[in-house]
Amino acid sequence: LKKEAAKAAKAAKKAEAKGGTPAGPAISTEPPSGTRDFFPAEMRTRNWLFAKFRETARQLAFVEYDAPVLEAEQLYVRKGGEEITQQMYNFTDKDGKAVSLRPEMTPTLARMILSLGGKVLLPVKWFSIPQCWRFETVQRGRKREHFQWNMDIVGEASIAAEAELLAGVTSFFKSVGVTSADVGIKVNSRKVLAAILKMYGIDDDKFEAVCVIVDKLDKIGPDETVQLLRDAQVSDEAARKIVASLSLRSIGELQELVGEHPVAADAMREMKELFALAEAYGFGDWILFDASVVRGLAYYTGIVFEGFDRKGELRAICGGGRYDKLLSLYGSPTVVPACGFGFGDCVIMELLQEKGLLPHLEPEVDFVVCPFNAEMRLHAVQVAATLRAAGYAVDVLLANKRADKAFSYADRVSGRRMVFVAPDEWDKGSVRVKDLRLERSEEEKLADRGIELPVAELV
Ligand SMILES: OCc1cccc(Br)n1
Repeated sequence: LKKEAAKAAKAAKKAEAKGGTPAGPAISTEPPSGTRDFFPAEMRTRNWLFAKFRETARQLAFVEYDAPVLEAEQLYVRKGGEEITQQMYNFTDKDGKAVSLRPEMTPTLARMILSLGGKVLLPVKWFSIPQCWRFETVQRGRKREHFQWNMDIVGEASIAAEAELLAGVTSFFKSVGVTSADVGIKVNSRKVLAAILKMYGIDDDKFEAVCVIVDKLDKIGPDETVQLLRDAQVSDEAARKIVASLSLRSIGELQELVGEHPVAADAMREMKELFALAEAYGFGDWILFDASVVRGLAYYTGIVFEGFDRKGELRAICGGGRYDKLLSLYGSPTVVPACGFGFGDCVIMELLQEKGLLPHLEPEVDFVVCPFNAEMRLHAVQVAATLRAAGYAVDVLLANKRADKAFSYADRVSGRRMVFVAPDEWDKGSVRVKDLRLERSEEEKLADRGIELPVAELV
């Protein structure tokens, strides 16, 4: 016990000398609540995932854009009562401006398109991978940030646009080894809800609030959903009809329920066309009609869709839909049709982990250059510069190390080959190169003298 106490006292003294406290370092080493650090290993995986997003976007001829993470709070003020706008990471800045970290990217996209006025040739197909934020209570312990791949088509009113987006979603899944046996995409149209509201004479201005309420059905159940609709001044009969419509399992059943109402007929036609296009694209086995999908964003006006894991263990993987009125809401003088999806980085990572589809990624160092001693450092960095100029990834040992220490360093940085720069070889214009990827014991590695190569032949 005495020994332990002396050790603790020594550690406390050492920490205090560094300005820390006996308990630990001077600062918290944790990132802010609800946020993540990406250390090099995690960053390699994130870069791999984003490269897959970008490759899919490239194949579908989408172009990348970006914008500040900070936006005017008014961009997100909507009357639908959505969770996403109620959890804004907003504040008043030192100019007294009401601003917010963006909770989603679509409003920013709409703002950027509007900023171009009539100068932008439509349709545009834009994508981005923004970090998005919400102010979640610490108690709920959920993340406050995530990265969300956004793909949007602005300026196309036909269902061809939604089909392209779904082609993007399914192409991405295939590119990471996820199959239609693992994941499905539920498709519905909010136009059915719009038709029911019209059938019951419910004012259009209740549409967004009704959609946000109906999106809660899975969590709160039919009775509470009916009650919330009643609270939103929807008649009992209409509320029950709405909730009943959500349990329909086929477009045919829907046809019976909403009859030949023109808005509903439009929804049916679009969905049938979408399913036909899906077959033609080759992703028909990925999508299914599901009348209960409405998504939680108030601004969707037509087709909505949601990627889900068929085991039913995870939250929605991605989601999207058509939002034909958003640009008008932001002041566009003309109706600008648009649709898009968001694809978060968290749930997909859980799915890939569970399916064993995450690649093992190591740093890629082509050469580790090791000076034999202090005098050889000048020549070693010359060799490194030559190799780097030829495009290789080259590490140079910063401290002069014995061969065995140099090998363990090269292993740690995943070096492919070691280049020893030593006097005897250098006098002959050569260096000694060892291949580090051969399966050998430590002793064999040390014993292996490698091959002597003229420096000029290295590149
Ligand atoms: O998907 C809703 C959302 C928005 C911002 C940040 C996070 Br984490 N999640």
